[in-house]
Amino acid sequence: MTAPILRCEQVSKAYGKKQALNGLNITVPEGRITGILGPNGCGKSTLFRMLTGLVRPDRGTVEVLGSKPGWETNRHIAYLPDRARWYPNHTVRQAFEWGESFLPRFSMEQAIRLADYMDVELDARIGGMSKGQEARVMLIQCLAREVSLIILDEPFTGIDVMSREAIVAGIIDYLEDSGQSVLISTHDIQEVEGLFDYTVMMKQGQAIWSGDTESLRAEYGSLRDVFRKMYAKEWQR
Ligand SMILES: Nc1ncnc2c1ncn2[C@@H]1O[C@H](COP(=O)(O)OP(=O)(O)OP(=O)(O)O)[C@@H](O)[C@H]1O
Repeated sequence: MTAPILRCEQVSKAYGKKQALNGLNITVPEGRITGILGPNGCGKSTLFRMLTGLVRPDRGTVEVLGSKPGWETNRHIAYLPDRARWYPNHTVRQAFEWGESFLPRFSMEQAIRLADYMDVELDARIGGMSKGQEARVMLIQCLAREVSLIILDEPFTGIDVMSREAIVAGIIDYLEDSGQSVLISTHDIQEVEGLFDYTVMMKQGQAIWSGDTESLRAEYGSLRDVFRKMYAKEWQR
């Protein structure tokens, strides 16, 4: 395995009585597109907040890019939180200009290229966009950064199935030779099956499987089947 981009050892975090992470152990190698998969409430966002220094573990060790998460590691990370919003009066172009002025290693050239690929109008006003269009702008803002690690928390929410497929193909194309590592959380693997080359399956604050997606498929079948088997109870809700 190459140097890990992320390492968690016996990590626990509770919010009051709610145990969000419960002895989480994971190691994720660098240079991969990794899916952090699991049902609502299994601790995906808490893990991502921990990697960006927004919450601290109660117990255990967390390392991102080989160090304890903090302001220094954050300079090398692009993060799309699960509830981010834009300033509604900005156009897409203005949002990118803001990104260029404010976010380390933001490439306007890449942002414009991605917008073209994802059918996003540069002069469209964000306040008037559908949820799915706005989700694309958020995604581009992260992908246009030439950083070591991109963390995307549920980036496809609100984007319809056909657009998702095109976007996923675009992400794979775009990231293929970049050497960047990407962590993407989702509870809905159906339309993004082909995206991940490394997979972590989470349940109730723990990792129940992690490894190459190919090995997972060889062991269990398609990711959809794996999901059904591993989360039989949650699937029926
Ligand atoms: N700030 C908070 N205060 C109290 N409880 C919280 C807080 N943040 C998360 N939780 C709880 O911790 C558990 C894990 O939440 P988390 O958001 O990490 O899960 P998730 O897997 O990202 O879920 P989802 O897919 O719904 O976003 C949930 O039960 C949630 O209700």
